[in-house]
Amino acid sequence: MLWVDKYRPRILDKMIVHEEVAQNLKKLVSEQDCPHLLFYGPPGSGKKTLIMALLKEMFGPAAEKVKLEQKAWKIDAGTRTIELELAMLASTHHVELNPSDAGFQDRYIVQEIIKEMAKNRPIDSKGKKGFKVLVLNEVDKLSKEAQHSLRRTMEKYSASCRLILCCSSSSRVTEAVRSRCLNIRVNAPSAEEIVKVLEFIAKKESIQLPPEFAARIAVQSCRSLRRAILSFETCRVQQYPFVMNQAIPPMDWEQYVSEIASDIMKEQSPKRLFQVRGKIYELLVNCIPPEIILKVKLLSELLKKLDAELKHEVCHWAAYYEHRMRLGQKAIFHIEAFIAKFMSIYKEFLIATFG
Ligand SMILES: Nc1ncnc2c1ncn2[C@@H]1O[C@H](COP(=O)(O)OP(=O)(O)OP(=O)(O)O)[C@@H](O)[C@H]1O
Repeated sequence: MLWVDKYRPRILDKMIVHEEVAQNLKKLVSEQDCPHLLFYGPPGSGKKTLIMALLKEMFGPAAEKVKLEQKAWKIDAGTRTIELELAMLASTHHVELNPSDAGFQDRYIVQEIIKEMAKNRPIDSKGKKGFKVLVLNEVDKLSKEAQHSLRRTMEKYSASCRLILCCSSSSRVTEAVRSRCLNIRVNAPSAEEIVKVLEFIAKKESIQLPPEFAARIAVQSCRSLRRAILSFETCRVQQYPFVMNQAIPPMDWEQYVSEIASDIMKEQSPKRLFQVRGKIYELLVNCIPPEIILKVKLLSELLKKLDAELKHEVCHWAAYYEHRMRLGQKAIFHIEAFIAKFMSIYKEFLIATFG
């Protein structure tokens, strides 16, 4: 098991970071009146860990007994029947899924699943009808229609189910949904907090971790706990005992994006665009989120190599295609369009400068 999973705190009392949030969640559960919740914060900050521990606090060890189901839905949408298949994790008390995986049909999934859960209310320990918890991931990626339908269904079935929504950016969640939830911000942990987690893991694994090395991993992780723990484990595999100036390798996919950026800078032609497309596909099938590829990594790699004169224009087009990517369905089209645009701008610049 990877350390990120092995050392994920299972209960609210064992949180190494976000202790205060964890204690507030504990109070919420003890008051027996848990509202709908919206967890938001950057990737790798610890949202999922808090949600899992919260479920455990609510339902005990039963919340951890989950099974993965590939559920097929047949939804009656007036004139036609929509058939959808979606993976979900379910325990007797909760269901977790990623409704934005249903693409533009996400609103049907949102409506249908809440209705179905409301029908199957569990009985609580006192013999009364309890409530089920529905965990929806990446709600910021839901279409506006799906978010409206989420709001309606949330109100209608609030007695029978509680929603736990999770996302990176709360500004992409409609005000109507946000205002019906208790918003919980999960900040990116500071470098000191990350070091604390790394030291905890080192102790458990009986590893000597020099403080300066831990600090370097924390800084290089860009305040993502997941990234820091993964890097730490990679370094442990590559060389142990750690040495003073040991390199912290970038993630494989990051290395790959750097290579793509170099490919684009070396040649701007339809043939090269076609080759790069294959590489982008490879990243996407390995579940690297398209917006991370485009905005966070590819753009920053290109900017590093680019003449100052072009930076502004390239940033503008990256934002333009990122926006289109959010509106559209197939991310590859928009990433490829950005690369083609970049190639044309860069080639024009080279011709104008060097002839
Ligand atoms: N409070 C915590 N104390 C110690 N370690 C933690 C804590 N929260 C998270 N971690 C570690 O960080 C890793 C990443 O956390 P988590 O998966 O909860 O992040 P996330 O915000 O849900 O990320 P994403 O949005 O990318 O899914 C966990 O696997 C766990 O090992």
